[in-house]
Amino acid sequence: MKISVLTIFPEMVEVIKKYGVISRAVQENKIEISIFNLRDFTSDKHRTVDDYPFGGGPGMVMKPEPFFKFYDFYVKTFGKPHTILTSPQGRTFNNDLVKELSLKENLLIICGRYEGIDERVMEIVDDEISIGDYVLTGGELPAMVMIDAISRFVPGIISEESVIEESFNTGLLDHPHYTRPREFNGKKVPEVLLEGNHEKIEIWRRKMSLKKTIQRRPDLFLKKEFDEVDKKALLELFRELIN
Ligand SMILES: Nc1nonc1C(=O)N[C@H]1C[C@@H]1c1ccc(S(N)(=O)=O)cc1
Repeated sequence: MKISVLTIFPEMVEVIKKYGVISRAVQENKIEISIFNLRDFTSDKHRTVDDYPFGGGPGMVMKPEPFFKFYDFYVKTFGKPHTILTSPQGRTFNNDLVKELSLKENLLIICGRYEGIDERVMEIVDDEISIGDYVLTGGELPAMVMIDAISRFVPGIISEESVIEESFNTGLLDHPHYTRPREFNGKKVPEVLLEGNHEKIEIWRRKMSLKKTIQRRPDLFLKKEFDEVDKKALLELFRELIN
């Protein structure tokens, strides 16, 4: 999978290739991340990417020409991508969208800045996506969030078991995790995790996930289709409530 980013701050986005799981995935050629500087596609000596808005108003607007010059270069060099614009006006980035985008072979993420981008650039945009209902100073952090989340779904980057178990794939929030020492600051690791009974551990973890989801994200709980483990866990939760 190739993920490309078009930005006026390439150094900001380059960082994502240097650390952790994403760095290893790039080194193992599981994903290719290319970052392009929009200013390299300007035609004036000042490498201008913005101008005053027609009709007046605050701030500056990103000029259309550099985007089209880049896009022509990109399509000729790498083929036609699925092009995303990060923006508060987009559809909300969530797990379903992560899975959908992780299946694309050639993804291009355009990072907005300033007051916005000239509307004619939307001609090359397939998808406008927002990482949340708030306004940032730039689209680079949203692009990095998307790269991180999407890369996790590319085969071979995260273990199949982890992806299957994780929140939003199970439809529940995650259960608590513990490691050594068995007691820390007077707090002990739950006994059930030390007994080696895998069925009991699975039920306990699912109980904790169900409890946390009911408390914090009842919307997720109400959408959930319950499997056999869910039902056993819910039964134990109800019994604890009743007794
Ligand atoms: N949230 C987000 N999810 O992805 N990108 C997000 C984001 O805030 N990007 C901002 C830099 C760009 C931007 C675009 C448009 C406007 S405007 N004039 O429409 O208010 C303001 C800011």
